[in-house]
Amino acid sequence: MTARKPADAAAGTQAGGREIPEATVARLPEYLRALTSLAEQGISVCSSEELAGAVNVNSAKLRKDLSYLGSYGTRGVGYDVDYLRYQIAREIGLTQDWPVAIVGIGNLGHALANYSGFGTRGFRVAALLDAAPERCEESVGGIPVRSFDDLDAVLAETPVAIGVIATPAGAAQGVADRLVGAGITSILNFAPTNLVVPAGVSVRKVDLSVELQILAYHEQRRAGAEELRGAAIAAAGEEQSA
Ligand SMILES: NC(=O)c1ccc[n+]([C@@H]2O[C@H](COP(=O)([O-])OP(=O)(O)OC[C@H]3O[C@@H](n4cnc5c(N)ncnc54)[C@H](O)[C@@H]3O)[C@@H](O)[C@H]2O)c1
Repeated sequence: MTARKPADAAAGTQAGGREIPEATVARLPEYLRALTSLAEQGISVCSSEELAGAVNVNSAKLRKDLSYLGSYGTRGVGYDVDYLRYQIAREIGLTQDWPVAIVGIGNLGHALANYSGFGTRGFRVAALLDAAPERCEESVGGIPVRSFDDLDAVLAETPVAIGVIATPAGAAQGVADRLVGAGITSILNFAPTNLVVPAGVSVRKVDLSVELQILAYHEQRRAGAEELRGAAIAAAGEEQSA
């Protein structure tokens, strides 16, 4: 995460003047994904229990989260799936188009640039940038890769709201500094390094290895518990036969 906290991270965001806690903000995309799946199945109304079950939270927490959006559902009926999707999308800012620039068009940058799922969620890949001249000879997903040296010129031609960093860790801070210097205030960082940014700039870090480590921790605990159970059963068996 950021070394300096983004100004809006602790405070959460405002919904119609009402503060939404950051933990709720983090769950909104999950609610949206579950609602989209319900809509795709032709379901137009869902109960708080159904929606809560789909995202693995308890229904009291879900109702509290949605109350921040002014959405209370209809007693005995539930939530209108399409309207709730719209409310959440509006809150997250997905009812508008967010142009994204990806910096570092190597393995990961290519995959991100080719990912069609961004477009359907309101994020449009608007620019691709790389420092290596040989990269700047190619196009990915129909978008030409431009030299990172030309960042200011690219941004003058193409407005960008969010910068995505997919460079090696050693280059990421320099890239972030240049993005911030060019006026970008939202950065998604895939490089395994903590970026330092000024107040008012939001950084989110994506690290698959952290997620894998969390799974490994739970896997290890499960294996440990199994081992203890096995030892207890063996000990009980020995006691009986003694
Ligand atoms: N967050 C995750 O879960 C995750 C998963 C995979 C990779 N990564 C990270 O993503 C980053 C990219 O990985 P990759 O496998 O695509 O690497 P890669 O070497 O294939 O690509 C990196 C690209 O960045 C470019 N680059 C280097 N310095 C630059 C600079 N100063 N400005 C602009 N472009 C520059 C290079 O020319 C290259 O094209 C690495 O930091 C890697 O650790 C993160």
